[in-house]
Amino acid sequence: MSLSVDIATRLGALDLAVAFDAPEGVTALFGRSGAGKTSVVNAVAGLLHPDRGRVVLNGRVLLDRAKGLSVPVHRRRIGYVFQDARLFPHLRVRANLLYGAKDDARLGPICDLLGIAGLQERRPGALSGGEKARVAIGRALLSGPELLVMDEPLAALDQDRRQDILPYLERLRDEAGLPILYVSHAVEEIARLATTLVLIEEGRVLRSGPAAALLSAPDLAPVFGPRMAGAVLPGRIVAHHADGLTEVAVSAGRLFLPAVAGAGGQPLRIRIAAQDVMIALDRPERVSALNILPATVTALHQGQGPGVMVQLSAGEDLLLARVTRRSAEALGLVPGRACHVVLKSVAVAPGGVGQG
Ligand SMILES: Nc1ncnc2c1ncn2[C@@H]1O[C@H](COP(=O)(O)OP(=O)(O)OP(=O)(O)O)[C@@H](O)[C@H]1O
Repeated sequence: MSLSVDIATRLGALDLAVAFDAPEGVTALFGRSGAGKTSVVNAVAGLLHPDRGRVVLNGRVLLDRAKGLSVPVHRRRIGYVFQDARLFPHLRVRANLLYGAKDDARLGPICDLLGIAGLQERRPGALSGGEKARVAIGRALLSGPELLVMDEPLAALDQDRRQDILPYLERLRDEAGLPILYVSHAVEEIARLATTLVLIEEGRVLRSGPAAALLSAPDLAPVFGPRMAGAVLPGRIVAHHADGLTEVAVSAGRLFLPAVAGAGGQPLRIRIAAQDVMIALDRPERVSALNILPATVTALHQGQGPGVMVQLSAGEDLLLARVTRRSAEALGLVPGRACHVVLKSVAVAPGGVGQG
């Protein structure tokens, strides 16, 4: 299951030329407003006809401009979820879901996956924004797609509703078994969801690859913003402690985090913001921070201001730390330097811990 995209087109002042591969999982197109993300997914879905290019989904050629081939939108087998849910207001949820459905038998399982089974008799006017978004996703899934395209599906929701819906998107990623192309300019969202990242800047691919590698690349921190930059660490729940902390195994040791829902063994993705990570040469004693992991400096990137982004390997994973150049010089931080990373438990926000 994979998608291969190589397209070029002129859009007003923007010269769009983008090529990337999207394997199974969530491939997030990340970039600022106007970078060309929506135009790329529209070209994949057949809503925009690029001047040049080729789009291949699971070996099926959807577009080949050189050969004059363009499969019409409704034959591409792509489910599209727009920013605004675009439900039919006069139809009940059930009828919205079954509109264009290939297989009614999947209604039950898809409603269960998205937690919308109890909403079927309502009309869209009686749904919250988050419920509308989940119904729109359900409708797209029921059309029997080979690829799901989601263009900022949470953009219309407030912060709390976004947090409510992210677990459903994680389940979709882990259980639906189809590639998802996900447009977003929210770092928190891509850190939770993306398995592959395509960074788009002014119509070009700045970098693409596995999300964990790109999120922990020190030279890419300016793209995410120095305050938003941070690595994502895979872990597994070990135990819940009576004082409200959850113990999580990561490749470099154990972390203690504010209570995380899930049974023992549950896999997690833990976002650790670079600005919350301290570096110590010696293992600190009598310090309030509960999380201290042995690490080695692997790379540094000097920013415009007084800050330095330091990439560290901890066990089999990579972390990012944002420190001042003054501290980096005082500690003699260079690639190969052994050290410890220090992380306060409470620095890890509940929304920064995802499932899967
Ligand atoms: N049909 C068109 N004709 C001319 N210019 C266009 C057309 N479609 C898009 N553009 C321009 O191309 C640029 C990229 O737009 P696009 O919507 O793809 O960006 P985006 O990265 O998705 O941004 P956003 O996050 O704001 O949705 C914008 O400057 C837009 O105005």
